[in-house]
Amino acid sequence: MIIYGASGHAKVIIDIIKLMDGHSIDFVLDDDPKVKNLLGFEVKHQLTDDMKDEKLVLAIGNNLIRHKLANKLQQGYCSALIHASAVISENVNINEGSVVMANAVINSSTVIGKHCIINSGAIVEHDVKMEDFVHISPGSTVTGNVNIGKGTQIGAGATIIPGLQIGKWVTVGAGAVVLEDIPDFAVVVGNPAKIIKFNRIEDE
Ligand SMILES: CC(=O)SCCNC(=O)CCNC(=O)[C@H](O)C(C)(C)COP(=O)(O)OP(=O)(O)OC[C@H]1O[C@@H](n2cnc3c(N)ncnc32)[C@H](O)[C@@H]1OP(=O)(O)O
Repeated sequence: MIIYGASGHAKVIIDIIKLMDGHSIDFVLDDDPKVKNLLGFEVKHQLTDDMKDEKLVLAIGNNLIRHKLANKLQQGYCSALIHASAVISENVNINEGSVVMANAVINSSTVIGKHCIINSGAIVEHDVKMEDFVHISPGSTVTGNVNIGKGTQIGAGATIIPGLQIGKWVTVGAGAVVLEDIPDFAVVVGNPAKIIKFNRIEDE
């Protein structure tokens, strides 16, 4: 497997893979030629033809950059990477390229899109539908029957109450408490969460 991105997020993904049976890391790939090594793994700087059959994980925390890379690269992606301590219902569907960090909980009948991040200690309750490139940050809680659009980030420690519709490319600030539906591109903060501005996403 190739880890794309020599970031802090990549370090956490390496730790997950080390605990998974039947998975091994070939090398890390990064644009920065100055970076040669990450946690003992060689860092290469280009994808070449002989690597085209290797599965890849996009180890980049920024949702928009992860999205742009996934559109650009002609590579196969690995199935979901899940930390050994995560608690996940057997009725959950987690799509390719997504990662689930330590102590996350994902409950029954939830669907997680492609290239999503369910970060450390996050709780995603039952019947949540999450589109691609979403990031649920550490310690946040998405309660039951919430829908979350593509590219949205739920900030660290935020809470979304049940049944809400959270649009695409939304940013929910750290610690926010979301009590009503959020439109596409909105940035919301506080308790109760209020819109402070809108994200500008040109080529989504
Ligand atoms: C493993 C990992 O590390 S995963 C990383 C997880 N990351 C996060 O959880 C980060 C979430 N990001 C935030 O909370 C950010 O503060 C954002 C995205 C909401 C806003 O960031 P910016 O666009 O840079 O806004 P900025 O810092 O200029 O703040 C704008 C206003 O909102 C306020 N504000 C910003 N964030 C918050 C927040 N989380 N809660 C309450 N108020 C906030 C600021 O105080 C400021 O108020 P003012 O205009 O009265 O001075």
